Amino acid sequence: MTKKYGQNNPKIIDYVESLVNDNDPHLAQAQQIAQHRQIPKIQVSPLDGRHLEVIVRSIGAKKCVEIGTLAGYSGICIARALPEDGVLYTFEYESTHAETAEEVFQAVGLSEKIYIFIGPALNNLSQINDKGPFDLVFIDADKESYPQYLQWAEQNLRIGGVVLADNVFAWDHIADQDIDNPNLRASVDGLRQFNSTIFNSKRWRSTILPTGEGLAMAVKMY
Ligand SMILES: C[S@@+](CC[C@H](N)C(=O)[O-])C[C@H]1O[C@@H](n2cnc3c(N)ncnc32)[C@H](O)[C@@H]1O
Repeated sequence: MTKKYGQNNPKIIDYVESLVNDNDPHLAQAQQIAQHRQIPKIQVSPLDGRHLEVIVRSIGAKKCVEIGTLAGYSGICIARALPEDGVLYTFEYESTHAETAEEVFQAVGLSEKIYIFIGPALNNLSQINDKGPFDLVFIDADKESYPQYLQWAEQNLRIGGVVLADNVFAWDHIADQDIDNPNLRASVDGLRQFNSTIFNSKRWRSTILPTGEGLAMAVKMY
């Protein structure tokens, strides 16, 4: 699936991609491994990967959490931004995805700072409660659980810590009134609840970076 950008001019998209993709052997290697293992191409776009990396670097994050590993593309973007003693805990439902991510992290030399948990994230997140508080949580898994992932983040982030969440525009359906497909409806409901909480709760100060997918960014205030 081709990821879109908030910017719709194809010439500008090509231009930005050429800037961002230039000279990135690790991300290229990750994609080769994922393709070989027939993993669906639903990773973040190269530009969103760069957003993750720059945000992690800019807040000086040392302990990060990712929900939705897939084959490790976004995990590389986060983990490469961590200091030597930094850690990424990443959660993935599908064992084939997690095994591929393991191979990818080994191949690019990041496996020592990344811990993968396999199974439904809601069952596994409590395993790392005692490793917190965390600096950043990136949410990119099942959309109907975004409100519960946010609750976990609220309890386990440090003050000033950041939640990032991808796809908060619900593939352009976030503002639709009538949604017949029940799966899509559940995803949109989850995303609306998530968006509403980060904008209406005093515990969060939030924005949505208007990428094609919508990348929410919320800072924990207290
Ligand atoms: C969009 S992909 C993640 C892409 C990844 N963040 C990247 O950019 O490289 C979503 C992933 O979430 C996983 N997932 C779905 N439901 C999950 C759950 N309940 N717990 C953990 N992972 C889940 C899927 O198997 C899939 O690999």
